[in-house]
Amino acid sequence: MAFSGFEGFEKRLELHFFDNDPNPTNIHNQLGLRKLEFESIQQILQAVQCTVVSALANSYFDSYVLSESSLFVYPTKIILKTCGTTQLLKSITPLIYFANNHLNLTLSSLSYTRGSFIFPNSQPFPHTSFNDELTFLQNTIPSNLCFRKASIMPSKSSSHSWHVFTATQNPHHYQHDCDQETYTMEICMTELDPILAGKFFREPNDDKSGHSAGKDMTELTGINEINKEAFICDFAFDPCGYSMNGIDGELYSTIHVTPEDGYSYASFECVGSLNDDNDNIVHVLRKVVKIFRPGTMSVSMRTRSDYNNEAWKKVAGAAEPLGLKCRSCVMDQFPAIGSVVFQTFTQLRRKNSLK
Ligand SMILES: C[S@+](CC[C@H](N)C(=O)[O-])C[C@H]1O[C@@H](n2cnc3c(N)ncnc32)[C@H](O)[C@@H]1O
Repeated sequence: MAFSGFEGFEKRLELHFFDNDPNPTNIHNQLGLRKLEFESIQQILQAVQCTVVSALANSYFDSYVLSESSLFVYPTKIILKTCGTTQLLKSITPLIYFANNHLNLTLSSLSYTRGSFIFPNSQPFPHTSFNDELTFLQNTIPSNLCFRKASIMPSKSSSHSWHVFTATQNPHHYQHDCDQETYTMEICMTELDPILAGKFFREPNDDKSGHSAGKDMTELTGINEINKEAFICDFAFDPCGYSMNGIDGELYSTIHVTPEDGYSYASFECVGSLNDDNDNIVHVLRKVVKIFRPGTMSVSMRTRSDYNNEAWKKVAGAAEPLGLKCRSCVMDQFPAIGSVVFQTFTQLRRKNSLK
C-alpha cells in the first residue's frame, strides 16, 4: 500500500430494516436496532477497523463518535460513516447477522456513498476502486434487495465525483416514511484556509482530555453556533483532528476535520426537515463555509425530487456570495433514496470574500 497522508473523505453506509414481528407492545420493536449490545457494535466496528471514542443519545437515537468518523443508530436505521483506511463495507455482513439473529430485523434497503479519495492507492480492499466496491456489495447484500443502481455522478474536475450505490426490495418506497419530509446534506471541503485549519491542532502537552480539547475547539471555531438547539458530543485528536456529532430531536449533524496542510479536509453532514424554515439550508451552509473557508467544496443533497429541483438553487445562492463559484451540478434518481443533486464549487478569491 502506498504511503500517504490521512484520507479525510468518508465512506457512508445507510441501512434500513423492517421488523419481522410487528407487535407494538414488544419493547424490542420500539427500540429495534438500539437494542444491539455494545459488544455487538464493537464487533461490527472491529470488522471496519475503528473504535468508539464518545457516545451520546436521546429518546430518538444513539450517536457515537468514532476514531474514524461517526455512527448513528435509530430503531430501524443505521448510518455508519468512516474515513482513513477503514473497510466500511465489511460491516454489512455482521450488521445483518446481529439485526437478524438478535433482533429479528430484516434488511430492506441500503445506500453507499462516497466522494473521490485524495489517496486512492492507499485504500485497502474492498475500497481499492468503485468497481471492487460494487462487486463486493453485489456479492454481500441479500437477494431480496433486488432493485439496485450504481452511478458515478461527475463534476467538471475528474478528481471530484460522487459515487452512489443503492439497493432496495421495494423501489416505490422511500427508505423510511419520514425521509419523505427530510433532506440529507453532505458537504465535503478541501484546501481549508490554513489559519482556520490551525484551530483544529492542539497545543503540545495541553494536559486536556480529547473531550475537553474537543469542547474548546467547538466553541473557538463557532461550530456550536451552527445549530444552537443541538446537544454536541465532540472529540479532539492528538496532535490534531476533530470530530463531533450534534443531536437535535430526531435530527443529527456531524463534522469531521483533518487539518493537516497538503491534504486538509472537513466534512459537514446534517439531516434537516423540509417543514422547517426553508432557508435553513442557506443559514447552515453559510455558517459551515465561514468556519473552514475551503478552496474546493462539494455538496450532495438527497431528498424528494420535487424539492431537489429547488434545493440546488438555494445551495448555489448561499455559497456564491461567499466567493465559492458553482462549477458543476448534476442530478439523478435512485431507488430507495429518491433524488440526489451533486454540486461542486471552487473559491474565486480567498481574500476579502468571506467577511
Ligand atoms: C478522525 S479525524 C476526522 C476524520 C474525517 N473523515 C475528516 O478527515 O474530516 C481525522 C483527523 O484526526 C487525526 N488523528 C489523530 N489521531 C488519530 C487517531 N488515533 N485516529 C484517527 N485520526 C486521528 C488525523 O491525522 C486527522 O487529522
